[in-house]
Amino acid sequence: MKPLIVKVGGAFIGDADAARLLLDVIRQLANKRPVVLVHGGGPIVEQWMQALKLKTVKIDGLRVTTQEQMPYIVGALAGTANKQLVAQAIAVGMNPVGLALTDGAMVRCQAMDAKYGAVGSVSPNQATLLTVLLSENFLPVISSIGADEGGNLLNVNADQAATVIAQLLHGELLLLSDVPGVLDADKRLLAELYPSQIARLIEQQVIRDGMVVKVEAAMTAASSIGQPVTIASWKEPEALLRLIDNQSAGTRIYPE
Ligand SMILES: Nc1ncnc2c1ncn2[C@@H]1O[C@H](COP(=O)(O)OP(=O)(O)O)[C@@H](O)[C@H]1O
Ligand SMILES: CC(=O)N[C@@H](CCC(=O)OP(=O)(O)O)C(=O)O
Repeated sequence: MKPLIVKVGGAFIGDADAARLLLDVIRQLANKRPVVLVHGGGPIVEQWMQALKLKTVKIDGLRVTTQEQMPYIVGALAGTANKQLVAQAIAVGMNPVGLALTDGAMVRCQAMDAKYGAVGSVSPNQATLLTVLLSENFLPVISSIGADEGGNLLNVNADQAATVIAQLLHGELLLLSDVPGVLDADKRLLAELYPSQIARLIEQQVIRDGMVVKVEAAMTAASSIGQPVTIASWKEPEALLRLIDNQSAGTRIYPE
């Protein structure tokens, strides 16, 4: 059966109650099919930056990452956020393994445009590590820190990280955020979206900020895996259960 790649982001990391409820659903899912968890942690990065009195800005929904900030961003995402999720997965009875994009040569990573600083773009490379872990019923928990061929660490947007893992494993992708899905100008949930509609909504600035990166990552994944990608909320784990029964939840992003 196709692996399911679930990405959680935003304030999910640090919300112990939400994490317990969702991870319990993921445990039930993982009994039926292979599951990989990919996570972000933007709000944790923000907290660390404030505590250190370092300022960050985002361009096109991506955090401009300076060399000075990099050790703290790696610590926040590959350290605190990753190990917190691993600990919470243990607490619901799963057998997680905490990883980053750096591990097992799973992806190729290179710096994007210099205007973003140490921010990486990724492409799929080698699935061996993940397939071995999945075959032994481990739950891979992957943070979005990568490294280039010269051995430099890079900060990767976590929606893009989840997309590359879905491409690598030819799996289905579920992007869970703090909103029910993609909303229209009147804040109503859009159940289905095609690339041409998405382009219009971005142009009209109805889709903004981090949601632009998310829908673009979803479109990339949908066209390369050849099936729709769902954007839904981690606040409604029951929606995840509906998805298992092939009922709809959140917004389904269709390939062209
Ligand atoms: N049209 C839209 N529909 C839903 N959310 C949107 C939209 N446009 C912008 N957003 C913003 O995008 C955010 C989700 O993106 P992001 O913060 O990057 O999520 P995450 O951290 O979960 O990856 C929402 O909380 C919302 O503020
Ligand atoms: C380059 C870039 O923007 N990296 C992100 C990585 C974490 C992330 O994407 O977290 P969410 O999924 O919670 O937004 C960042 O530094 O915030």
